[in-house]
Amino acid sequence: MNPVLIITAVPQEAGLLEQALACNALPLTIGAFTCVQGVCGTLPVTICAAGVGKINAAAATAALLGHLRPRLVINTGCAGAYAGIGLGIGDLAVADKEVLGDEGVMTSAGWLDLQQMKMPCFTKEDQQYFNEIPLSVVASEKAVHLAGRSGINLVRGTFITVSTCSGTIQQGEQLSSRFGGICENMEGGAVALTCLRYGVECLEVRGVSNLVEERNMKAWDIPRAVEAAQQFVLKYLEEMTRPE
Ligand SMILES: O=C(O)c1cccc(C(=O)CC[C@H]2O[C@@H](n3cnc4c(=O)[nH]cnc43)[C@H](O)[C@@H]2O)c1
Repeated sequence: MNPVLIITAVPQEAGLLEQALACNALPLTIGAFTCVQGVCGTLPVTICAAGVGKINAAAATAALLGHLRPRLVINTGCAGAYAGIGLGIGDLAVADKEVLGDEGVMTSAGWLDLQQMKMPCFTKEDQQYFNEIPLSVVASEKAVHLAGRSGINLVRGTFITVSTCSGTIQQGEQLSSRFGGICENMEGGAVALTCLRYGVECLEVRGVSNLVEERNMKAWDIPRAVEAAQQFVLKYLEEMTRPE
């Protein structure tokens, strides 16, 4: 049976998931990436903490997809929520699409995106993709229903992937209004685009570690965010093994 592949940025975002595989987990090296492989219930699962940022995320996703042929990729970790979305620290967000928030050109007349530059980042069967990368509708809808049944505050919407994180209210407002984003992160667009290239379903669920506001790391709660996200991913995996 093809595994579910879980990709995080840092090991802290994968610790609980790895514990859940603990009694049958084995290390596995694929290319330059170290993973943990095991079974969750009856479901084969491979977990990889690939490193921070979209370069690590894309490299790991490509290497692992080529080798494992997973049935589903789950990208999880933490995220910064934009103000006024209804997301607080410890809440969850699931992506219906990812936006490559930095890919474009800054001109004296303002910022232009890849479409305005006539520069798709990927073309498949005559369909051109610019800054917006779709994720699995079926998987994100399942996540919404599961959260609803479990009394978990989860918001579905557009995620923005950045290389320069927003450390001011002004930058956060600019990005969220430009793209209609609910939260930002540093890897999701890369994982989603690589999955799209390989034709593999992709789900992205993140816990909110911080609100995007004037930079104040004291207000962050990364442990709470990554615990919430991993507990939810475990529930999701359990749900996948249930007969329809
Ligand atoms: O030092 C800072 O100001 C700073 C700003 C944003 C993120 C960090 C991190 O240490 C976490 C990076 C890590 O977590 C994801 N993440 C969490 N919150 C955000 C955010 O507000 N903007 C972008 N990414 C965020 C991200 O996916 C990374 O994996 C430090």
